Amino acid sequence: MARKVGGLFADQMICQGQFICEYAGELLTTEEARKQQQIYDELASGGQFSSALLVVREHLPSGKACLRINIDATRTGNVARFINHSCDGGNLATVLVRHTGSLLPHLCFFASRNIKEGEELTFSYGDIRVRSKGLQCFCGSSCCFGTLPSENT
Ligand SMILES: C[S@@+](CC[C@H](N)C(=O)[O-])C[C@H]1O[C@@H](n2cnc3c(N)ncnc32)[C@H](O)[C@@H]1O
Repeated sequence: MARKVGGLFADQMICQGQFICEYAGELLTTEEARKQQQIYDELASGGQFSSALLVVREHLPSGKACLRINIDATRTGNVARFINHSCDGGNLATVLVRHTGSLLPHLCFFASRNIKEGEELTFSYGDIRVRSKGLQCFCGSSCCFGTLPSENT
């Protein structure tokens, strides 16, 4: 993409710690996620396409990953799929919330600070930038890395 588009904006003041929404989408296996990511990369190289496939990892205290969830909101999702990335970490924190009876945890957004009405809601897509053709980042923060976090899923 030539510049950052879309985005989700606060329609009222939001207090630190307030629940914002869940990141909803299709739950994919890792194999499915890898295939989809290849398709999305090809579409994105032609411009005018933005995917919303999020890979979430949970880690043990040792640092070892113990759970991986692939949530694809590209075709089916909710308002969370419009939240853009910011290299400064943004104003949202992601939390894995567990409900009794639910097999997998839900990825939820909470305000990490007070947010003014009209401010864009953003979070960090992660800190992995290993793909050679990463998309250019337009978050505009003073610590912008220049490329959107992405990895070979
Ligand atoms: C979950 S969607 C976010 C909403 C998207 N901007 C839209 O309008 O549909 C993720 C996609 O948005 C774009 N995006 C998000 N944050 C960005 C940023 N800081 N700079 C450039 N593009 C960004 C990228 O195309 C990325 O693949």
